[in-house]
Amino acid sequence: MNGQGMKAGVIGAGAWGTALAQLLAADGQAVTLWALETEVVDAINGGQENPLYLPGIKLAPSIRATGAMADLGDCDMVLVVSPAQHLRDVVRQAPAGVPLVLCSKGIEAGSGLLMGEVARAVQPTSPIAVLSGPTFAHEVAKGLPTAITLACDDAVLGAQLAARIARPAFRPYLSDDVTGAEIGGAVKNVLAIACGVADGAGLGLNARAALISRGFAEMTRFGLARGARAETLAGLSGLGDLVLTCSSTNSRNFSLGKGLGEGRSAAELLSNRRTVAEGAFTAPVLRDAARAAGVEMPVVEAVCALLADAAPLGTVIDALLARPLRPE
Ligand SMILES: NC(=O)C1=CN([C@@H]2O[C@H](COP(=O)(O)OP(=O)(O)OC[C@H]3O[C@@H](n4cnc5c(N)ncnc54)[C@H](O)[C@@H]3O)[C@@H](O)[C@H]2O)C=CC1
Ligand SMILES: O=C(CO)COP(=O)(O)O
Repeated sequence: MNGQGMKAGVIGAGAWGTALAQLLAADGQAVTLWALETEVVDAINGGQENPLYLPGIKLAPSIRATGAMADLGDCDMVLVVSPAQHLRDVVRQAPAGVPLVLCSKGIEAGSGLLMGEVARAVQPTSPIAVLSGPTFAHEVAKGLPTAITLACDDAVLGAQLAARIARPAFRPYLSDDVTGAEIGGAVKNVLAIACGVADGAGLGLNARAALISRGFAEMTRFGLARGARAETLAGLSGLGDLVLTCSSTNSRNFSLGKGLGEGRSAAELLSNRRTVAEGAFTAPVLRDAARAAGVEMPVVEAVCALLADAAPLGTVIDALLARPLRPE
């Protein structure tokens, strides 16, 4: 599988799906990009741009957008890049039996399932891989250097997919720990909200470093309880993505947290937004899953309290700082 003469499909023309389509098309290969919104299909096919979700990027001519999932029927690989809460619905409509590379980061509300578990439930004949890591869409679309985890429990397929997706400035690192790659990507979004809160509330950089380190301890405890491997959590899809999203307002999750830290309500911040801040959806599901597994996640609990507008910011911060002293 080297991409020549093959056609890749991408489901979801938000910022990340569009950037990945651009990456795959960089060598002239044909890419079919499914978009929900007709205006996005028209803008891509009419002017090779996606002003709604990835403004300022001229898209490669070999990208064709469609609103019909059936148009992905001739693709040999399909990247799934919808928001996590819509993954079940779009994967159900995807062509059966084609390798699915899941790029969404989150845990499904209601079921508590990871994205791979959801995809396997609705497309049992499709091989599954997960692509996750520190990857701001705009940077990838501009061709800036990026490394990412590609996890697949079939080593042969994983190597084929990695060769197919790799580009000179885009390096997939292979793993067979699908669960670990998924948990890192889902949990870091919640922790990025916490770091944004610290920024918005003016708590300083020591607090941010503490939240990243103690948040990583929470991610690791939860991941190990779910069967993830520690080295995956310490890799690109875990710690790498945690560091990226916890240190920049380019992150939608960090920005959401910053708004909370500035004293704005979650309801106001979440209403009418077009782009997705996955951590807001993952947080309560993660908290419930952690409680059920007997895993302590105090930073995640604090984020949940703020997202539910359940306690004043000062009270939430005081409660975190007043936790009993313990060994690291
Ligand atoms: N933006 C980024 O830099 C990165 C995003 N991701 C992940 O990719 C996934 C998609 O995020 P973005 O591309 O950033 O999205 P976005 O925030 O740019 O756009 C929102 C997307 O949601 C779609 N959408 C809204 N309602 C829908 C529905 N009912 N059914 C299906 N799709 C619907 C829209 O069509 C659009 O594609 C998320 O899980 C995100 O965590 C992962 C890595 C980087
Ligand atoms: O996942 C991302 C980078 O790896 C994007 O983060 P946000 O969704 O917080 O913008």
